[in-house]
Amino acid sequence: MFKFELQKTAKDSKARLGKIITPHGEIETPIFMPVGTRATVKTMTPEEVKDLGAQIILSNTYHLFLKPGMDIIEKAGGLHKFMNWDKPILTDSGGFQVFSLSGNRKITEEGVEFRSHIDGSKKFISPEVSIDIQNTLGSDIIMAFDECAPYPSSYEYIYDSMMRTTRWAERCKAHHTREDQALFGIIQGGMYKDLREISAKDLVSMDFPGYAVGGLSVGEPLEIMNEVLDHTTEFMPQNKPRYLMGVGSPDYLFEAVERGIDMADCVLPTRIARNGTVMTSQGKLVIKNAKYKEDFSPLDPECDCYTCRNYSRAYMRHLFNVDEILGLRLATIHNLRFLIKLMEDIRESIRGDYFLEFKSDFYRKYGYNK
Ligand SMILES: CNc1nc2cc(C(N)=O)ccc2[nH]1
Ligand SMILES: [Zn+2]
Repeated sequence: MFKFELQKTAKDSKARLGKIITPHGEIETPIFMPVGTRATVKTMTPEEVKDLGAQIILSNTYHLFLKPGMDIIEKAGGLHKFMNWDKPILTDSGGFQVFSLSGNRKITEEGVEFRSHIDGSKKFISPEVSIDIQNTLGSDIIMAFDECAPYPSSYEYIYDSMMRTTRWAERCKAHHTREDQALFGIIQGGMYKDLREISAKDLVSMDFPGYAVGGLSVGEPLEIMNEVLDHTTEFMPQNKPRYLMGVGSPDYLFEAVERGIDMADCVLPTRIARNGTVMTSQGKLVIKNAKYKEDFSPLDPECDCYTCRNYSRAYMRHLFNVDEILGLRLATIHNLRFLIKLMEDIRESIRGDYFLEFKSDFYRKYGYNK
């Protein structure tokens, strides 16, 4: 069964501490979820992801629907077994990828016709198909099928898209039967505060066990995201988890937590790791830079990860210079640990009532001149 316990709300911001209970384990919030798009957190074994302190991972319905396909995952006994991950999994509904990855899409009230970005074959996803796929995957938290409208979009487009997403949410709820999966509604409405209010109120009236804020981190300035998010969380229930989709750099995570967000996911840390960019307490570091050629200090002296305890910047620079696969793995270990540890420290700062101080200290050291 699924439960959310709100444990504390900060006095000087909307930051909150909570705990999510799922059939595959508990999740302390605020939480950052590593992304395992195609049933793997790229270059990591599940044991390594667990050792980093990850409590839940995200996988993508769109990708798994195309490859390996639902029949194989069904025969494997579901996604947990297939990928050998026994902690919680959240799957998205496929909406975002259908609109951002596939070719010539046709959106109708019924659903979305599209061509696979892999082989160009014709595919169709609807609210019902998305729920059936996620049921087969067996994830603990599943998302309603939605449209994440591009940025910028006109008021009229966002209104029509948001109202259809609400009608699709209704269909998802009607079609979803598995008691051991929690279906979250996704609030849309673009950058328009009045539409965000309408979307939130309509979805809250459908009584989902949790709510995501979609349609953000789509290229809008951070200031706009902050404003829209601050407005939207006002209409989200206190006693249910709030999930901001697609957010993952340290500043975006701090700003989201400050505005009452409990969960976030992003491919950023694993993606930039594979091209040699690592996050450290002193800011981002591009390891191929010549200045690290004879730098035998760890990526981040303040980091407790396996990479920082055993390897130097010079060694990491060498691995990336000669395209050694180990470099991708060691950088991924570090970036994931960096964000997971950051969320652990954020939780501690909320517990001890110094979140805003922690945020400004971190910003100063990281080099955010905000
Ligand atoms: C990276 N930014 C991002 N924005 C997102 C919005 C959605 C959504 N469903 O609106 C999903 C994934 C997202 N990722
Ligand atoms: Zn490290």
